Amino acid sequence: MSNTTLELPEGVQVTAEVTDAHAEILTQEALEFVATLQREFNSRRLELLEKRDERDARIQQGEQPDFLESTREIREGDWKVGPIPEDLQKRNVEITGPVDRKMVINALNSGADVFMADFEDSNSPTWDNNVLGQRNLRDAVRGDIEYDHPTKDKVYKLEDNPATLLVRPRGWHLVEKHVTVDGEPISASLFDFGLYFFHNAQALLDNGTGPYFYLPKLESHLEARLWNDVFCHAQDAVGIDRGTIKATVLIENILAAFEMDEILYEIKEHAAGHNAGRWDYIFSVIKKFRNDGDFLLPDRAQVTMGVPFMKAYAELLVKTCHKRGAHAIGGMASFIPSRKDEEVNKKAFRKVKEDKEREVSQGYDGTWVAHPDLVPVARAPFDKKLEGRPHQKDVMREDVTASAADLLNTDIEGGQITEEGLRLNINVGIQYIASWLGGQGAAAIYNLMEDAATAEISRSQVWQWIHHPDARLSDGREVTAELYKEIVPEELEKIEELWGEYYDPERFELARKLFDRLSLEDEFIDFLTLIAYDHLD
Ligand SMILES: CC(=O)SCCNC(=O)CCNC(=O)[C@H](O)C(C)(C)COP(=O)(O)OP(=O)(O)OC[C@H]1O[C@@H](n2cnc3c(N)ncnc32)[C@H](O)[C@@H]1OP(=O)(O)O
Ligand SMILES: O=CC(=O)O
Ligand SMILES: [Mg+2]
Repeated sequence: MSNTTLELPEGVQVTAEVTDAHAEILTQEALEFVATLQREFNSRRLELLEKRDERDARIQQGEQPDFLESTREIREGDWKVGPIPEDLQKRNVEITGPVDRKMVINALNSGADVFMADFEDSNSPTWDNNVLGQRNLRDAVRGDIEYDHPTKDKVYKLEDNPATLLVRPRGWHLVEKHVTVDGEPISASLFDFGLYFFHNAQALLDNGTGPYFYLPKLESHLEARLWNDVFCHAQDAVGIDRGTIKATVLIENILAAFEMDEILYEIKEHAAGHNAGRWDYIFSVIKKFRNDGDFLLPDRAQVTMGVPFMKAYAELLVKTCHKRGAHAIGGMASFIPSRKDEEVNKKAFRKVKEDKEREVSQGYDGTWVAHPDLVPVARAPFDKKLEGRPHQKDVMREDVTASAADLLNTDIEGGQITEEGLRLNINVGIQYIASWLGGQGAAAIYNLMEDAATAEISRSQVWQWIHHPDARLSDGREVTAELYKEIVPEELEKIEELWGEYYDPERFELARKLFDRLSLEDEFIDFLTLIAYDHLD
């Protein structure tokens, strides 16, 4: 370990290796800034996490979520979010991806309106990925980013008119274990947000844009309030106006769906919109109601945006945002094109087109894509409907009357748990965890984009089906731990064949062990990334 190049502020320790490249980001001033955020806000973060646990315990006792009585005035009040900057008006197509240097350049050059640079679902939070990712963003903000491909004889550079940059820090539940403040690991959210903001806020403003963020995995408006206080503190500290930061909140937890108005209200002057984070949303429904037989979901592939609870949530999000003058941004269709297989490509384009057409017709102002080749596919339906307008915030969706019962209606016509679905969850879950342990947080597996959110669905379904006595396969068999243990070696054999020379037995053995814990332990593990992080450098 070499920390020789770092000047550490009082009370701050860095426990990972620090190279000159890391040190460019981990300056004394930057570490001082994030340490101050930690000292100011970490105890509230911990209290909010405790509140999540208390709420979870009540839900396991049978409490059903509902719209809050205490915030009725906010829901019924007539208020709007603050002004939205010019470069966030048109966000019809947003590409997302991890903060890898080549991908950052490709995403900014992709022709999308926005690039969401991701420290969350698609990033494996290794020390290098996090700190060098910050360096990549710092260089990108300054238009001074290049990547010299080691084998392709190609130097990647930024082109004219890059996408507007938004950054997604990690969620409130995570820590960055390599940096401690007064002996405690620093909040990963505050670390990612703080470093990006500290290094780039002024440079972004000088370029005519701003410090823009996506906020993941919020469960309540109180968690949004904490972000708002962090924003106010950060802006005051560097002397820029409050309201300069703009944040889009991912509504990707069933509990947050009951507080969409309240969340916008809490960050009112900083709010740019909400995004329908469908994958974590499905995961949250399985997790929160894991012991309730009414919420036994069928195979993952059958939980589409058309099923009652997903449709209700997607439409309520548009209605809520537009009423408040905020943008409604759609989610990720998981089909990934292939430049090598025309059939795969055609299917991906068709599926993504259908998904984006549905979103446009529901009133969304923009959407996400996972791959540069999908940018024109997603753009076409927006161009067609919007006819030159940047958004459709005039579509008020007053016809939408999503009630608590609608948001919780998980009846899926013809839905079944199948052996194939169980096998696929196990297979994909193990492959994804192995990729993540290898430092890759998003992967195309069987031509679908898999990231932390989709993998959470796979493993939480396996847990739910094993632990719920009513879960039956379509042929009538019970889903048991014994059946799981029979299937795992068979799926691992298939995976070994698929990966061939790239199969790393040690990594896959660890992935399997983690998947076993996630599936078999009686206590439901809150996030797979929490236990897998112990094994990451
Ligand atoms: C639930 C959620 O949170 S969704 C949001 C989080 N998830 C994501 O952001 C996933 C983003 N997507 C990806 O990471 C990738 O598309 C993957 C891993 C799924 C597939 O990537 P690959 O296997 O590299 O795809 P492929 O080989 O077709 O890539 C072709 C080119 O496009 C680039 N590319 C692919 N996806 C992206 C992206 N999202 N951003 C930038 N560039 C990309 C590749 O780097 C490659 O570049 P090159 O030709 O210059 O070498
Ligand atoms: O972050 C997005 C999601 O779908 O989860
Ligand atoms: Mg998510």
